[in-house]
Amino acid sequence: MLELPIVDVSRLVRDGADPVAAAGIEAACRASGFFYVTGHGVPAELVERLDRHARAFFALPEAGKLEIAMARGGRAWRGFFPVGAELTSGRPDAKEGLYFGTELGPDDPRVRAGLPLHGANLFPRQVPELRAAVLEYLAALTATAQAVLRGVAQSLGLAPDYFAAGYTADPTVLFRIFHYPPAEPDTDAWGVGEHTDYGLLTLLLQDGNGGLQVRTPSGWIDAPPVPGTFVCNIGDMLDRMTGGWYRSTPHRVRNRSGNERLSFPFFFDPDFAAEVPPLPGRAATGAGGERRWDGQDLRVFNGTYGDYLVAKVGKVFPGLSADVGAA
Ligand SMILES: O=C(O)CCC(=O)C(=O)O
Ligand SMILES: [Fe+2]
Repeated sequence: MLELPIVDVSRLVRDGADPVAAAGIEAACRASGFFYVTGHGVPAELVERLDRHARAFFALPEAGKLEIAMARGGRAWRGFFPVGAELTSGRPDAKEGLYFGTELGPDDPRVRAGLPLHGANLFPRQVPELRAAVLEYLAALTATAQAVLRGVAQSLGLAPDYFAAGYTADPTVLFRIFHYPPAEPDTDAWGVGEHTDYGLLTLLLQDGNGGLQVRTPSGWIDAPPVPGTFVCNIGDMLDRMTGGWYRSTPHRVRNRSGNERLSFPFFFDPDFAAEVPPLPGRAATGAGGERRWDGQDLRVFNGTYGDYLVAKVGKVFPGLSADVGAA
């Protein structure tokens, strides 16, 4: 049984506003912070092509994949990392993956200034088709995320373009492709350990294998694959901006399917240079000081979204933290 709601965003995509979708988003964000997005208009052909070329990449010999190892991406924080190299909440994850972001050339002022997490993507020479699939997918999902955020804004009593006119006029976009080998029997290792996402919202494409779990007030529940949808969850910045009215909800993955699992999380976040204060009006109602799952108080943080992100990155990739200048 599907325990999380499905929200049809087709009117948010087409007309820019939809009180029905906004009400669905509000209910989901108050209940669990997770919902499925349907009616997004992202072509099935693009999703299928992305999946196919990603599988071809992960099927390469390890040495071939390591040609685009993250260490070669330097401060841009792009490329491949092998199984066990990424830590979540301090423990190595049972997954390998590719990190992508907005494609920026060497002449971009942010790249010239050496801003961490900005730069060119690393694409595999052995699967040249992956490049176009990833770049098309980034463009398509950026439009979907802006549409969902119009619904989020409306759900908080704000103008539908509230985020697009400010925080996401120049969004921070991070995109990952993860490959989870089948879990060893009786393992206690997680594909991805319990965590929350950092930014505004995440749109997750997952294959048919399942394995994503969400922590709700009544315990852990499954977020099984639903064909043609993305799983959407809100991140720490919306939690912070709403004073906890919308909570960024812990989730984790274990691939018990016996198959190779692929997932494609797309992270849609505020402008790197933006400070992220409470939202105006009833949007910042707050949750009344309930403790967060990890004891962190998102309100005490000062600085830009970029500062927050770089500090987080330093924890998940300790070996790369010098590259991005994380404390
Ligand atoms: O692979 C998944 O299904 C979820 C991944 C995830 O939660 C993340 O990358 O933040
Ligand atoms: Fe996540």
